[in-house]
Amino acid sequence: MASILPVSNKPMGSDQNTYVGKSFVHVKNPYLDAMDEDILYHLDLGTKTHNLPAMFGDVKFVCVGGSPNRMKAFALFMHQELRLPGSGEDIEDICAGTDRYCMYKVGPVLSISHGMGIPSMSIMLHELIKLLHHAQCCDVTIIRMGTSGGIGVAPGSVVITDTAVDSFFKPRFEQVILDNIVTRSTELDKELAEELFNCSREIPNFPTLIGHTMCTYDFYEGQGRLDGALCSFSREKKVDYLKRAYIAGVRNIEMESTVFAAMCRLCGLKAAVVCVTLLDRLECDQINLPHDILVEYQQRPQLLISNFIKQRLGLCDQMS
Ligand SMILES: O=P(O)(O)O[C@H]1O[C@H](CO)[C@@H](O)[C@H]1O
Ligand SMILES: O=c1cc[nH]c(=O)[nH]1
Repeated sequence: MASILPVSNKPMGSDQNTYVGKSFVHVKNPYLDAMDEDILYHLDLGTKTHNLPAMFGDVKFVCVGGSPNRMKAFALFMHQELRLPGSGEDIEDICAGTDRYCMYKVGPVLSISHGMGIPSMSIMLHELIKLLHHAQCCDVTIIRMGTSGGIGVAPGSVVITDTAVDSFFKPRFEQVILDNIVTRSTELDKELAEELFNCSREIPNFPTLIGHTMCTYDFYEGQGRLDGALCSFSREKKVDYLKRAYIAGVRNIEMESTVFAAMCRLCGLKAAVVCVTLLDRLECDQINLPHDILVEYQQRPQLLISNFIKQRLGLCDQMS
């Protein structure tokens, strides 16, 4: 049954989304209950065509990231790290019927791609959150693992987001609903961020920090780049903007964290954002890392999140 709850900006309190100590995923849409069938169109799944509780009921960790290849690589890595039977090479894309997103399940871990930008993330999250709800999943932790541009931090650093902010350095996500702007909070789970940070300290040579992450609507003009097809501001204006972002606590820039934080918060999901920085935007705009370094940097959030999951599952001691 979908819960009928008033739309509000408040996170789900423990009294609202727990049942005998379990924290369920909430949808906040009174119309869902009346629907005979729910088709999750972009995931190629549905409540009548698939037994969602049987397929996904045991999911405890959901990891999301922009690129389909990265999310497949993460699923294969988790298969190996959790020492599941078989090589994992035959792992199937659950969303193979659509080329919008990919999804892999490895034990209690779901690995899903979300594409680039807020609209793509938002569509995936609407359907994922309904999926977790229909599957009656409980106590789910969701983590975005991404790449980003750093501000005043060395390339290769891993930034764990405490708060996602918009281009005005404000902790908010503005969703246009009909012809209204609805402002939602983008605060993330502080305890989860701390837990991830503590985990990172156990990995040798692993530069990690906690800071604000700025989420923009564009990679070029929206992030103050001088190398897009359009540029209407000076180098000085760019540097001044990025320095003001740094002073406001921003340590990296990407393109999905505000909607991710806002939607997860409203639906009672504990969420974190972990992004590696590919460059220092105070130094340059172009990403010119050699391919092997780029691959290694992208593996850093995966390593941290894998260690975190193993620790949560009580598997660290047996496996190290
Ligand atoms: O590496 P991912 O997860 O795609 O994230 C970042 O990279 C993309 C831009 O290159 C944007 O989606 C941004 O948020
Ligand atoms: O500069 C960057 C790098 C990766 N992703 C972004 O959104 N910006």
